[in-house]
Amino acid sequence: MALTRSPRWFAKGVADLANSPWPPTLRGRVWLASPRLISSPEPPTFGSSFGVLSKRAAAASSSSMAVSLRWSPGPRSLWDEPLAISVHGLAPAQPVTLRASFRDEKGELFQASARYQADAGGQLDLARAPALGGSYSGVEPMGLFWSMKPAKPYWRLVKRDVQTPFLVELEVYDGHDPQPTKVMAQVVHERGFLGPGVKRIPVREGSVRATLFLPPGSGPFPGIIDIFGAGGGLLEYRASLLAGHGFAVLALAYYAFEDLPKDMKELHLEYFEEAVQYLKNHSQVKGPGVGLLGFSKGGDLCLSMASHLKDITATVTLNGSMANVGSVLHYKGMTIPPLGSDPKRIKMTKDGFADIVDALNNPLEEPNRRSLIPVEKAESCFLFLVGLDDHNWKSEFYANEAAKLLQAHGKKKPKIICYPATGHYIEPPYFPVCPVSFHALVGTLVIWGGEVSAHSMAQIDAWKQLRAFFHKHLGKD
Ligand SMILES: CCCCCCCCCCCCCCCC(=O)SCCNC(=O)CCNC(=O)[C@H](O)C(C)(C)COP(=O)(O)OP(=O)(O)OC[C@H]1O[C@@H](n2cnc3c(N)ncnc32)[C@H](O)[C@@H]1OP(=O)(O)O
Repeated sequence: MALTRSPRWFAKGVADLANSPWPPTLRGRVWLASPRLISSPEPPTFGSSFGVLSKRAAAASSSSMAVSLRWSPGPRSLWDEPLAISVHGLAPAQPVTLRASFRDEKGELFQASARYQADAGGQLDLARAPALGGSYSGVEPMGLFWSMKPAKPYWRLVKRDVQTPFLVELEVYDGHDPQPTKVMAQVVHERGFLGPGVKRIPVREGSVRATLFLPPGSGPFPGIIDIFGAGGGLLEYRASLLAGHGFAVLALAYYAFEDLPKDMKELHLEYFEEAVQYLKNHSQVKGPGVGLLGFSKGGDLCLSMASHLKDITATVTLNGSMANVGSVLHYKGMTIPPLGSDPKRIKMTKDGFADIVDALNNPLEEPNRRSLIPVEKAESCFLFLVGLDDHNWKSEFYANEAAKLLQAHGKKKPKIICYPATGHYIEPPYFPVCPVSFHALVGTLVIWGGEVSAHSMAQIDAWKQLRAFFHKHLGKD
């Protein structure tokens, strides 16, 4: 049974942060270095893994031993890369508290902290030492990242400009005091979204509004179209990270962006067909077909593309639907209406958030069947990634029903991977879990589901699975 974290957990989390043990002066702002830097003549280079001492911290840390914080790959890495984090120069068995924090492009703070104890040699390796409490516990080498929470309630991590990194600060405090003050070391690490040599190419071809990401080298590379869900605009971060793994990825906008429709009430598959042809015909994209990656509403758009369009070889959905949802879909004179819903089936949680998981009608019952996506017409192979605690809609049911439809028509059995205690927003690895936020289509705060630790592990596995699936079916670069 999936453990769902009620938003109370989230609300408590926010309260915790409000009473955060971190003195305001140290919250997400102080740049410190190991005492070694105090004596070093040259100022730290920006990209180095050291920062600049604040007066208070200098006083606090000058009395501490030469404690150093190391992580690799340093001083910069990609957001989806695991880090090896260790602390050196502590006293044997010294209790310490580690804290990670950064601010997103809207200036909103994300942070996590955990208590540890150095080993007999005064070392602390997060790959071996268990966290004794805080934002997470146990041996969690990347716990400081995936357990981060926003200081602002109901806020999701969204990387809007993939050309700039997030600057993550990691601090080591002496002791387990709820209000630690003695900073012993600090490093700033660049967590980027554009890998070395990955090219970012805005695409304004015909009516296509997108951004193409090409891996380093001349290719040709297997091509993927990446489509987000309801919300509009153009989110590039999943595409840019995926391009770092050898794929040519087209992040595709489809409404509320430049001269595209302002809303998603009416969508035309011809627009998506144009995007497929653009990518397929690109000189650095390997044919014969392309891959599709769709999240949420982007998932049902990918199924419609695979069902009606040519040259779709491999399709992956992240908590997608197998019925057309949220918009009327047109294609060559055909009109597929959106699946209906009944607001009366929207439940309210104890914390006053909407739970819309039951709001949509059953697509297998009449007259809803007219919204079904005819996946049986697809030539593509499919991977359905499902969060079993998805509260946006019934992702597991949709994946199983789509599988039945495909097999009933003699098509290959799709691969379905279900993740327990995992909610709707399956993002790339190490994205903080968002249990509650504003739903662009429903127009209110909704619960998305997901227990932080399980959901975080699911994000790591889902990322591996979709990359392997695309490499298998689209070929390696
Ligand atoms: C009542 C009748 C019901 C009828 C019965 C219903 C049944 C219903 C059944 C289910 C039907 C589902 C069908 C679609 C299923 C999906 O698709 S679920 C959604 C999946 N979401 C995604 O894929 C992400 C897509 N993109 C986005 O979320 C948006 O583009 C962004 C990135 C949040 C906003 O980007 P933007 O265009 O720059 O917009 P922006 O002006 O910054 O923000 C607009 C609002 O978004 C929110 N927002 C913006 N940034 C953030 C952030 N980082 N964190 C949190 N919120 C943010 C804020 O609320 C903001 O409003 P304000 O506070 O400014 O007033």
